[in-house]
Amino acid sequence: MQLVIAAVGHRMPAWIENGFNEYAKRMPPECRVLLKEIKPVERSGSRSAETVMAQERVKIEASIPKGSRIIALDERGKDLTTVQLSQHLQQWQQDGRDVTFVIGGADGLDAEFKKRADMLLRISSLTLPHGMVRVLLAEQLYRAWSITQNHPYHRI
Ligand SMILES: C[S@@+](CC[C@H](N)C(=O)[O-])C[C@H]1O[C@@H](n2cnc3c(N)ncnc32)[C@H](O)[C@@H]1O
Repeated sequence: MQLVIAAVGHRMPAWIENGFNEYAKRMPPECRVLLKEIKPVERSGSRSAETVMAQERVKIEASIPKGSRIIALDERGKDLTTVQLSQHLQQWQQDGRDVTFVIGGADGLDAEFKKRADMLLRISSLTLPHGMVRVLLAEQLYRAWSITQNHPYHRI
């Protein structure tokens, strides 16, 4: 199983890249986190946010491995504790399908795409900048994995 993070947004500041890499590199080979950055669609006065999100959706879908489970990151999504996330991670490892976490761009994710996702996941009730979401998600995936291994990174 591979964990993919498909994130709208590229050319992130160094502190975002360093933060993401810090956690991604800690993941073991059997549970790698692969980042796929998606170039945002250019915003212009004549394009509505819905049009932009629909165009970004096409790019997002092209980046998702075939057969992958899709988890859309959204502030209106489901709250999971880290222990619950670790239980999901264990189930995902058992069923072997890839899991793709999708982070939207400045306008968010296309509504139809969110309906089609296997889960909408909230990291916080606050609206977070998309770059920060990938760092927090990578840390939480590492923490969830460390729980499955009884690794001392996570203290209860
Ligand atoms: C700047 S936010 C977009 C905000 C947009 N107004 C919306 O309603 O989704 C960019 C992306 O970051 C992710 N995101 C932001 N805050 C989040 C949160 N609290 N939980 C989960 N994902 C979040 C989502 O994937 C979102 O599409």
